Amino acid sequence: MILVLGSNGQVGHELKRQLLERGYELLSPTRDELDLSNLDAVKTYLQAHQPTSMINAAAYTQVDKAESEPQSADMLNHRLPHTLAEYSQQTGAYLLHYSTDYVYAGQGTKPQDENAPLIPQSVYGKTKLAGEMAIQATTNRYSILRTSWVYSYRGHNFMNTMLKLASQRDVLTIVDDQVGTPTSADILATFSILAYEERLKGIYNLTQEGEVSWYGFAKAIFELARKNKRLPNVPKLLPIKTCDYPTPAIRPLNSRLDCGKLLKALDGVKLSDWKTGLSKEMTKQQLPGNQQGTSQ
Ligand SMILES: NC(=O)C1=CN([C@@H]2O[C@H](COP(=O)(O)OP(=O)(O)OC[C@H]3O[C@@H](n4cnc5c(N)ncnc54)[C@H](OP(=O)(O)O)[C@@H]3O)[C@@H](O)[C@H]2O)C=CC1
Ligand SMILES: Cc1cn([C@H]2C[C@H](O)[C@@H](COP(=O)(O)OP(=O)(O)O[C@H]3O[C@@H](C)C(=O)[C@@H](O)[C@H]3O)O2)c(=O)[nH]c1=O
Ligand SMILES: [Mg+2]
Repeated sequence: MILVLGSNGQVGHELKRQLLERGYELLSPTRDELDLSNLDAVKTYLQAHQPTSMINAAAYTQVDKAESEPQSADMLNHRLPHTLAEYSQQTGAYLLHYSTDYVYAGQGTKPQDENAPLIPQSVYGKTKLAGEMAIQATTNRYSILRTSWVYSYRGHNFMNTMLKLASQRDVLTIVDDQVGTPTSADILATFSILAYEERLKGIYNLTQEGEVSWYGFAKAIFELARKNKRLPNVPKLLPIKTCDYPTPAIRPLNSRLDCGKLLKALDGVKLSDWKTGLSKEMTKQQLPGNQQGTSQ
């Protein structure tokens, strides 16, 4: 039995859907059924249900808000995975966990591999790194997938923020000097399941292929929206520098991740370009009944 945590989130939702499609039996408690910030409740749940593996897609992901709520971020991003790792160590259960590009120093312009310097600049990044380290120090039955710029037709993400802002503003200013790789939750879930099925061990970068700035990502979103006649009003976009868009949290300028280690471990698989993921998610956006969300 696999325990999937955070199954109402972007990645968790896709994981749950794809795992069920593949015939897996899951436990996927909702927030009402299990408050993951209550570690005693988590331990009791684990003892009661005895999962043989765990996929943790729950996290505190509001990057700016984390700066003023470090304890809440630490609880979800560090102490929760530590508790899951303890259960793994005690029972031999396998743990698949997610981390982020925001743990890296983010300097230079080259894709960073798993051994690149880890110097998180934000509370979110620091708590995610603390979670990674707690897992590594506690169990050896784990894999951590570091991904980046996750979005989906549903939930809180940059794509949905852009589509929402389009109805409110004629001009959007978007940072053009932070570069990374947008990764759709759908595709991330597919590759995560391959990693899960291989019971990979250790830390792996996992993003789609290619690179773009947030400005370039916004441009691609609105090009598709225009083509799909998705929006009555497509705003004008202006590229700006990070220093002209002050936010509580510092974000890395270089979010490029080298995924060679994962590709080698999953012998023969190929990651698709971020644009492929985007057109797929934008098509889903148009389906009736699909809700939109906004970023923080
Ligand atoms: N989003 C991104 O751009 C990136 C994400 N990641 C990592 O990938 C993983 C998945 O991220 P993503 O799917 O985007 O995250 P989301 O923010 O979409 O989902 C997080 C999930 O955690 C749940 N959760 C948070 N707090 C609690 C709580 N106290 N009790 C119960 N459930 C809780 C949320 O529940 P509810 O729905 O009820 O609020 C939600 O289902 C995370 O580890 C994240 O750090 C890595 C790189 C990029
Ligand atoms: C809305 C908006 C954002 N921006 C900038 C701010 C920021 O630098 C960048 C992205 O903004 P967001 O707040 O959507 O992104 P952010 O929440 O920082 O996204 C991150 O989330 C966490 C969970 C991760 O792990 C990362 O990989 C990454 O995806 O775009 C603009 O320049 N103009 C705008 O109008
Ligand atoms: Mg955000």
